[in-house]
Amino acid sequence: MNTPFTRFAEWLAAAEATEPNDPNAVALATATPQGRPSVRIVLLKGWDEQGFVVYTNLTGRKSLELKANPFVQLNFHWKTQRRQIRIEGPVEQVSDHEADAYFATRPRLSQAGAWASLQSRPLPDRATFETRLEEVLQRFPDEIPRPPHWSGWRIIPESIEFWQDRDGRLHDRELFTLGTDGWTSGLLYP
Ligand SMILES: Cc1cc2nc3c(=O)[nH]c(=O)nc-3n(C[C@H](O)[C@H](O)[C@H](O)COP(=O)(O)O)c2cc1C
Ligand code: PXP
Repeated sequence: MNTPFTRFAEWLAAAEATEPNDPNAVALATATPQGRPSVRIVLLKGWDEQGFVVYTNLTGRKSLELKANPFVQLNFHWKTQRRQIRIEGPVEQVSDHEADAYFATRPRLSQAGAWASLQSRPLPDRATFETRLEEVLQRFPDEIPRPPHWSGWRIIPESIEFWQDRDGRLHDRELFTLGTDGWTSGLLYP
């Protein structure tokens, strides 16, 4: 069957072998219901044919936009590979069980940060954040549970485009689209 997932696995593995940092870094574009876009880098923490999972605060800007307009585009760009992948589709929140399992793997400081950070909101000064962090560390001397405001979003792919640099800007582009009969693909002009 012609699906984009084998290619995605190959390209991510190639990037893991050559990128100096964060080969799983991906730009996540969201938009308000009025169509005003915003984009930021996040880390891909899991993927399969059901979707691509990223974790974040559920009360920050990106999550508020996703709650109002649950559609995104992801964009991986691997400079060492001269490749780009764009993934488009709706999102859903991951289950509490899945989020708990991922949160439990994070270092203690990152776990505490998830409680202490009011992501995307104004911070008067760094000391305020550090005081909040200290309070969290004292409140949870042992295990730190996942905050209710921190979880994952699963991007459910409806289209995936693979872009490979070629001489003279005569690049290769292949767009996979999910239809009622499964995935089909075609080329795009560069
Ligand atoms: C390499 C890199 C990886 C990042 N990964 C994440 C991530 O996985 N989750 C996250 O919430 N923020 C991550 N950030 C921070 C985001 O880019 C962003 O600043 C933050 O999520 C707030 O975005 P928002 O205000 O649009 O919600 C990362 C930043 C960089 C540069
Ligand atoms: N949340 C924030 C604020 C981040 O900056 C990052 C990665 O930079 C992440 C979550 C996801 O990565 P990790 O779970 O490895 O901290």
